[in-house]
Order: sequence, then structure tokens, then C-alpha cells
Amino acid sequence: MSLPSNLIDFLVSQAHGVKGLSDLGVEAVPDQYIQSLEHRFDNGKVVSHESIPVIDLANWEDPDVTESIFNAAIKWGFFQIVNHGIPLKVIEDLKASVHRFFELPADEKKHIKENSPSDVVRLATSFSPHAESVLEWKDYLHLVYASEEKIQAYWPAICKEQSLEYMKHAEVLIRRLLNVLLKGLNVKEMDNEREHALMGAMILDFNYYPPCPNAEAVAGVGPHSDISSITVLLQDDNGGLYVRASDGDNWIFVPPVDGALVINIGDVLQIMSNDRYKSIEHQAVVNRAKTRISIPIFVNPAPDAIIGPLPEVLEEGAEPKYKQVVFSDYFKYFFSKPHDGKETLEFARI
Ligand SMILES: COc1cc(/C=C/C(=O)SCCNC(=O)CCNC(=O)[C@H](O)C(C)(C)COP(=O)(O)OP(=O)(O)OC[C@H]2O[C@@H](n3cnc4c(N)ncnc43)[C@H](O)[C@@H]2OP(=O)(O)O)ccc1O
Ligand SMILES: O=C(O)CCC(=O)C(=O)O
Ligand SMILES: [Fe+2]
Repeated sequence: MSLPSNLIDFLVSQAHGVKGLSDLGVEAVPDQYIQSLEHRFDNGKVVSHESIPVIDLANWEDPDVTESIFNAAIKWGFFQIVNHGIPLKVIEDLKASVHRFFELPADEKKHIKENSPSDVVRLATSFSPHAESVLEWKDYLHLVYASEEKIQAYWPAICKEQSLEYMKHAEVLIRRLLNVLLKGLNVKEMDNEREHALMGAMILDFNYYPPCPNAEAVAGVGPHSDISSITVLLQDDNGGLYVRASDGDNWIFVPPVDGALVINIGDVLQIMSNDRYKSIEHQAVVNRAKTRISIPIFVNPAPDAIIGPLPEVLEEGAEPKYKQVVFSDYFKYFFSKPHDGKETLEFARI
């Protein structure tokens, strides 16, 4: 099979994405996907003496549980949770609907893409293709958790019900997690203003990584930290997520755990906590044989929210490490460049 002559037209305008390339059965991916040797994922840098904690949330009231969440947010910036209250059936139905969506014929996906406002639904490939010199081997669908009216009008029918059911359960969990994390910063409760700044906009994202003939030379998602307050990630059982180890050089594999969700602190909570909580760099690799999916919820501030260190964390005279930034300026900066580790945080640093 030969490669399409106009790659961007094939990927973006015709909405084939990398799934379309993978389905062609090509022996090698286009050069645009090949990472330089220096940027490739190095298996030799995966360490097994560290792992991110798995926290059982069966008893939220237990002070040990709260303590484990604080410690994980401070030390690792990442943890997995089990017994989180989202029924297994809701999770399995959602995963199945992600596969169904990406398996739609390209012309149906093109129709969805062209008839959806980008503030509700966005189907795309790679990360920010106009800003990247090397593309990422990933297609994605952003579903913005907007008003019920917009959701009913625009979320694709093939995954609408399953996505909405998942989000309704996840919202309860997210509120509880944020309340616990705020307590660790001496904030008594999440009032309306804090809610706007922590969870004023939520995006359910479907990441789709089809099999890749040059899996070792491409990136699924390159090293980055999330711009969210927190991210709630559901991964399938294929594995592919790696988190920066505490030495800042090596990587830790995040093993799929049945029914678990991966929680990570994003840049917004690192900024609001004045570096107490850590937004840790991570990346996703792809494989030769299988399609992997992952489903993050980016729990974001509303675009007009102003983000900066919380007064409560500065109470004892700590110097603020970040200035006040409007969240929409922050994420526009994020999307204006390729994934680049923790670089986005510098935008807000004093
Ligand atoms: C993708 O891999 C990721 C993603 C992430 C984290 C993702 C997020 O958290 S997205 C947060 C942004 N919020 C939303 O997407 C909400 C829905 N969108 C909107 O309401 C609007 O798009 C807007 C955010 C208010 C911006 O509106 P407007 O000022 O009219 O500008 P646009 O034309 O929409 O966008 C301009 C330009 O910015 C880039 N961009 C903006 N939002 C996104 C997005 N959600 N996904 C991808 N790109 C976005 C994009 O370059 C736009 O240019 P176009 O080429 O699309 O014209 C974390 C880690 C990952 O690996
Ligand atoms: O696919 C994964 O496991 C992680 C994806 C990710 O980091 C992201 O979408 O921000
Ligand atoms: Fe991420």
C-alpha cells in the first residue's frame, strides 16, 4: 500500500486520522511522524523500583485515605484509585463506545467534524498539528461537558449516552477529590469562585492510538504535563502510560489496574498550591499490534478564570512563585507549541 500524496488532507480534511493510515497497512509511517533519536522513548530509562500509589477509596471518611491523597499529590502528582464509585458497567460501556466512534467510516466522522461547533465537539489528530514539526500517532475527540442542550444537540449519537452517564458519575467523584485536595491547602470548602477556577470547564477526551508499524520511533503523546486542575484518566488494559520518575530523568510505567482510574495533578493545581502539589510530566507510547485507547477528563478552569497561588497557601508568608494568569491565555500558549515537558508552567512563573 502507498501513502496518501497529501497527508494533511487525508488526515484532517478527510477525517481519516492516523487510524486511516494504520488501516492502509503501510509498512512504514510517513517521515513526519519519526522522532529524532534524541526525542524517542528509551525503554532503558524505565525503572521498576518506583511505582505510583494505588489508593482504595472504599472509605472516604478514613483519615488515612485523605492522608494518602495529600501525600500522593505532593510526592508523585499521580495516583490510581479503586472503589471510586463509578460502576464497572458504565466504564465498560464507555470504552466500547470509544471504539465504535473511531470505527465509523471516515465520511461520517468528517460530517461530525464539519457540523460541530469547536466549543462543544472537536475531532482532531496529533496534538496541535499547525504547531508541530513532528506529528503524534493519535486521533482524539474532545467532548466538552457543556449545557445539556448543547450535549444533546452535538455529542455524536454513537457515544452520547455512554459519555454522559460516565460524566455524571465522574462529576461526583471530581468534586470529592477536589474538596480533599483543597483541605490539604487549608481551604475549608469549594465556594462558587473556587469552583469556577478549578472545575468551570470539563472536557471528556477520547484518545485513540491505532497499531503503528514504527512504534519505537513515534510518540503517542509526547512528554508534557496537563494544563488542568486535575485529570481523571481511564486507560484500557494495553498499557502505554509512563510518568517521570523522582530523579527527573527516568520513567515509571503506570500499569493498567482493573476498574481503576488514574488521577493526576495538572498545572493549575501546581500553580494554585504554589508548588506544594506537583503536575508531573508524562507520555504515552504506542504499539505495533494493538489499538490502545485512553479516556482523560481534563478538569479545567473556565476560560475566563484567573489562576494564581491561593491566599491560603501564602498565609504564612510564603513568596508567590506564580503570577495571576487568565486560563484561556494559558491554554492558548499550551496549544501554540508542541508538547514540551513542563515548559508551559514557565508562562505563569514569576
Ligand atoms: C489534545 O491533547 C491534549 C490536550 C490536553 C488538554 C486539553 C484541554 O484541556 S483543552 C482546554 C481548552 N478548552 C476547550 O477546548 C473547551 C472547548 N473549546 C472552546 O470553548 C474554545 O475552543 C476556546 C477554548 C474558548 C477557544 O476559542 P477561540 O478563542 O475561538 O479559539 P479556537 O479557534 O477554538 O482555538 C484557537 C486555537 O487554539 C487551539 N485550541 C484551542 N482549544 C483547543 C482544544 N480543545 N483542542 C485542541 N486545540 C485547541 C487550536 O490550535 C485552535 O486552532 P485551530 O487550528 O483549531 O483553529 C492535554 C494534553 C494533551 O495531550
Ligand atoms: O494515553 C494516556 O495514557 C495519556 C494521555 C495523556 O497524557 C493526555 O491525553 O493528556
Ligand atoms: Fe496528559
